[in-house]
Amino acid sequence: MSPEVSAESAGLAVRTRGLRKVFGERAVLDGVDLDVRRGEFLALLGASGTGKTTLLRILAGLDAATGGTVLVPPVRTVVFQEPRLIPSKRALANVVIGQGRSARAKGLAALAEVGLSRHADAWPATLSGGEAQRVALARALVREPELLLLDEPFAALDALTRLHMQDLIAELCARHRPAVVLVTHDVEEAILLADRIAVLREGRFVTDLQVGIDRPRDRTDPVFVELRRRLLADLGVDSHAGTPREEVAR
Ligand SMILES: Nc1ncnc2c1ncn2[C@@H]1O[C@H](COP(=O)(O)OP(=O)(O)OP(=O)(O)O)[C@@H](O)[C@H]1O
Repeated sequence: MSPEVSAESAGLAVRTRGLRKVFGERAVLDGVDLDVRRGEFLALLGASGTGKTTLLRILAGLDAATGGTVLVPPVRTVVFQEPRLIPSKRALANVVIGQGRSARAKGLAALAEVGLSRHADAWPATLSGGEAQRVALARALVREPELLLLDEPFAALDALTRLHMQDLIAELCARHRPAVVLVTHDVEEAILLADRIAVLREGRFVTDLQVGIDRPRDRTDPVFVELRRRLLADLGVDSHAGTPREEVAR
């Protein structure tokens, strides 16, 4: 099934119904019903191998579903864990790739937004990991996507750069208001950034909740701490020990 491109109805950016993806004998996604409103920030959590990236790739149009329906807007962009820049093109040329010559001004504006104005002529090999990822973010934003798909975009960065990138994403998303689907392993990152958090397990959502904490969010807020504890429990992790329950029980 190819994704139907258009999700105008009911203010939604994404609607899936009965979405299935089968690899061999295994249904990795087994009847996923997902709505994401326009401008809504959804974080997708789930243990390794639960199908988060598979779902994201189907929303991106990079993979086809085995069954069910998918409605997504035509303009959607993806940021992956690694920046995937073209080494033979300078930063600005990477940002505006496929956009035509008139996109230069928009590309420069996008680089300014991610704090890289001075690096427009830099080659990818000369950029740090965080800078390269910011170029990838500028490349995703310059297309003014209605849907921004983020597949663990900070996972390969050091802890401090990761915190800066989280702040940057929060700021940019508040300004541009795309619908966002963020795949992450990091429960705190999900609570810091998302309007809504869904947890995938055994091919379906087992949790789907509104975060409902005012921004900017404080990790020490009791509501934050309680939400973290609950999500870790849903993921099968003991929040005190920080180890999987089966290991604790042994
Ligand atoms: N092209 C493929 N062919 C066969 N199996 C696949 C393929 N792509 C993914 N899978 C399997 O589907 C399952 C879900 O993979 P997916 O990458 O979506 O999980 P994930 O939740 O994103 O995992 P992680 O958190 O480790 O990145 C895994 O068991 C994986 O091995």
